Amino acid sequence: WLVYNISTYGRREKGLPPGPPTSFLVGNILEIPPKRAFHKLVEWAREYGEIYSIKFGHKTTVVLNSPTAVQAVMEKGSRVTQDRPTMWLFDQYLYDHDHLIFSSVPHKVNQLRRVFATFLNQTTAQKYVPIQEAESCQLLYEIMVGPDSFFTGVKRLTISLMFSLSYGVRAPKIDSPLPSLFYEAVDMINELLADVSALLDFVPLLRILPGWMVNWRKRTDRMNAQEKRLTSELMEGVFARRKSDTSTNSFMEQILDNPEEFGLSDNMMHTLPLLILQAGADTTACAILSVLLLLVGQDEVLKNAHAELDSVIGRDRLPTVADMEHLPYIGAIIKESERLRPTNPLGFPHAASEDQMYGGYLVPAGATIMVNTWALGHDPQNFPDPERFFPERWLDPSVEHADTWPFGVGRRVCPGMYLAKNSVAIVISRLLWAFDIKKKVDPSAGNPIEVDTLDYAEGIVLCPNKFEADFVLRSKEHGDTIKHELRGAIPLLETYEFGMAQSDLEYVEQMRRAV
Ligand code: HEM
Repeated sequence: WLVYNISTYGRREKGLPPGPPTSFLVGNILEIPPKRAFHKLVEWAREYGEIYSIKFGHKTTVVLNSPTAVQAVMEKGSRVTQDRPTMWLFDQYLYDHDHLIFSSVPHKVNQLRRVFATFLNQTTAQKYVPIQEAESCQLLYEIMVGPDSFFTGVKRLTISLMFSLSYGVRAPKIDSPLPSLFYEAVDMINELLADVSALLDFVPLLRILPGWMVNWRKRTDRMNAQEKRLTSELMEGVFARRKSDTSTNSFMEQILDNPEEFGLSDNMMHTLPLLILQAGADTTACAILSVLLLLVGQDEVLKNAHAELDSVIGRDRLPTVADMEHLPYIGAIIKESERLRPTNPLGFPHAASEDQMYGGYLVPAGATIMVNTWALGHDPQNFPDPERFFPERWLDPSVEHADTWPFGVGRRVCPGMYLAKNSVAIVISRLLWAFDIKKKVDPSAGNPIEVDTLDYAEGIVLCPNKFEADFVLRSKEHGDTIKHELRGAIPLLETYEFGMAQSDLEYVEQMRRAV
């Protein structure tokens, strides 16, 4: 029995969906490149079809590559596919099952999802539109006076928004102390995810080896200390604000006001807002930056977008969320980017808690399940000429496009999606309204600098590396409107400027004097 078990370790069991040939012990591990793993998973989708399986040692991963398979396994089968696969380092060691994105403990998942549903459902998300719009005015102004700031400006906006909603304090500069702490922690998480987390799941022995033999514990503890410093500094701001009798009704204030209603433990008081920052800031920034990357030098698309904005909005006001239903072309640009460059190309892994059959194949209890969002969006059957950035494809009412689930699917679908969609719509419609997005010209050679629309950083989310683009203000009237709207946004922005660092205060004062 033992010999049989050892000799079949890493081999695909009977009944599983087909997939690439496996090797003894390791299964398919050696074929998955350490970087851009999803490209390999897309290649296999083309070879093995709508469902295939791969082996990581004795563990099974099932990959879903067609809308029908996703609907059947993840939507109809959502009750038994809502768990997450074990990620011991993050789920247990670091967060004690209190971090929603990693947890599979039913009562904790339900409790935390209820909190998200309270703060971020479709209706409550509308309450945050004014601060989203106000923050976008700062972004427009910054790009107008310094076009090269667009990349960091977008990142600043999204972290500022998450700080404001969760803790009631904004971040007017990306390099101030709190955003810097946050981004350092994100880098540390990405590093742990890249080279430690999966290894500890695959070789559990490493979890108990002493610190002088393995360095994962030291690195993880350093990251944990960084996160604790971030959330405790932000919480100090919340406590100070409560003493001062001012309020923005931030999530943390609401939780402190109604402790019984939310029933969060001390650890959840740390992990919940941390998760909002982690899941909400960079994802949204990267989604926005992907749209911009795809737009650079797309003269025809930009011309159509400008024509729509000119006729619906004019020059003397900025587009709003409420305008989006009258801006179908702008909506199509965003959808086309979600299809071509999904922020999570393989979604976030789920795990099966019971056996399920699909198409005659077994999706066994314990298997990891991945929704191959990238493959879905690049399937030539559903999206002819799939590599082409072609917003018009979404505007033909006779074509019903298959879903690609950029916000996930089933019971763990992204609870921040309404907020995120509003942020993307506000920022993209306003940047398009204000600027022409051209290729930058190399000052020495005089040639336009081409952008590589596949130049992305490795990390939890797919985020473009810094790229060159020229944001050219469309007219003086557009500039006057930006200044006017920023002046109008100041009172709202000021309510989130409680207890800010001196350098932040000086920055906002200088900007306000200029407008
Ligand atoms: C464009 C921006 C965003 C994208 C593309 C995105 C995408 C996703 C995806 C694909 C998942 C995994 C869903 C699944 O497992 O099926 C997810 C989960 C999650 N997202 Fe988002 N997200 C975005 C913004 C946000 C924002 C703004 C927040 C909160 C403020 C947020 C909070 C979460 C949370 C808490 C989860 C975990 C849910 C769970 O495990 O039950 N996301 N998101």
